[in-house]
Amino acid sequence: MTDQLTIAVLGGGSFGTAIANIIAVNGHKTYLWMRDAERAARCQDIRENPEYLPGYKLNDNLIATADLQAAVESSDVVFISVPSKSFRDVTRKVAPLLKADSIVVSTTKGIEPESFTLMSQILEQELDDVHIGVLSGPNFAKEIVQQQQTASVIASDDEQVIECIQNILCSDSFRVYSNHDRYGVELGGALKNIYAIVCGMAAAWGTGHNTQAMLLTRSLAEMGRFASHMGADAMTFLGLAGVGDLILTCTSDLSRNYRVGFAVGQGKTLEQAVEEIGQVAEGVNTVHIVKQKAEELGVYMPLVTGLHAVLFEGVGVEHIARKLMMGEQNTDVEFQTKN
Ligand SMILES: NC(=O)c1ccc[n+]([C@@H]2O[C@H](COP(=O)([O-])OP(=O)(O)OC[C@H]3O[C@@H](n4cnc5c(N)ncnc54)[C@H](O)[C@@H]3O)[C@@H](O)[C@H]2O)c1
Ligand SMILES: O=P(O)(O)OC[C@H](O)CO
Repeated sequence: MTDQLTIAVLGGGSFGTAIANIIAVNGHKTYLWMRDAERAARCQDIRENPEYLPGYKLNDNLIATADLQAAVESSDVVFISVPSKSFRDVTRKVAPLLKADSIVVSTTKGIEPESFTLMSQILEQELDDVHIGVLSGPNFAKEIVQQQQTASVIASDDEQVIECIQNILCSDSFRVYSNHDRYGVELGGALKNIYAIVCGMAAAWGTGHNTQAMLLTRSLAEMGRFASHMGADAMTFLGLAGVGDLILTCTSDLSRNYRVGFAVGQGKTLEQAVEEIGQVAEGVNTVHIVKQKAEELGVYMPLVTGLHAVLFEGVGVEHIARKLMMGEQNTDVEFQTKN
């Protein structure tokens, strides 16, 4: 085992709690920071996060706190695990508290709308003297705390980050692979949320296996095409943070994005669907942001366009399904490299 380090995980939702607990189980002093002091005190007291992961005991090395300074100032590694909407705000709060040379890792799977900024790019913009990484992969928080065998990816161009994060997270139930394509890994995590909504919607519609296989495969083609245009490595999309996470979230109702799609497919409004979930479903905003970017770049993304039309333009699913099957002229080539 590696030397004992002090780690802070910022964001006391499902994933922050699951990641903090893995590190605590591995023997490191781990702060789990949440903004609500009452909730933090309760988690610390009952050794459980009842709101997000009820029934799972928190390891004794985990300290739930609402004191951001105490959590961050002595930490060697800081994970940020809040929804993308709050990411820049939390990063700014943390900036003056970080130890020089510390490692900061994003686990957030979203995109900031202004100028299409990924979370690790926000870290680059807002922080000095830190080493940056991204953790992403097919990782349901609930299955992590159940110690189901799980794999994830640490992406960084900094070997020190890769080695440290593998050391503090790896166990016999959690394996961490490395990848130097930070942009691709991060983009994969954000894009798959869109297709999870599509697949949830299709499932509510009662689609068969043929349709599901078609949707999954065309989702992968579409996200890979977009990512290549954005400069990501196409190979990344064949890995855990690409097709791995796509399969996970497009086939399971443990995914909040899938559940949003399922609820809308059953006839609920988007607002009702999001409210019912009560946790973040990043794909709802990401579809907006990606549609805009794809139009700007001239990348053909029929599933993104179709989902946007259903969610935000009042177009019926039947109409979109028919349109997708008929295709547009010259779009039935399986591998389109140009657009
Ligand atoms: N849940 C998973 O299985 C999972 C797995 C991998 C990655 N992720 C990603 O991790 C991110 C967080 O997901 P989650 O599942 O933990 O979400 P969640 O909705 O369960 O929890 C988010 C937490 O962030 C807190 N928060 C929101 N705004 C904040 C702010 N301004 N300051 C402090 N805290 C704030 C909320 O109070 C909540 O505790 C998302 O981008 C998600 O896509 C989730
Ligand atoms: O519940 P979702 O849809 O946000 O998915 C959670 C994770 O991203 C799965 O890897």
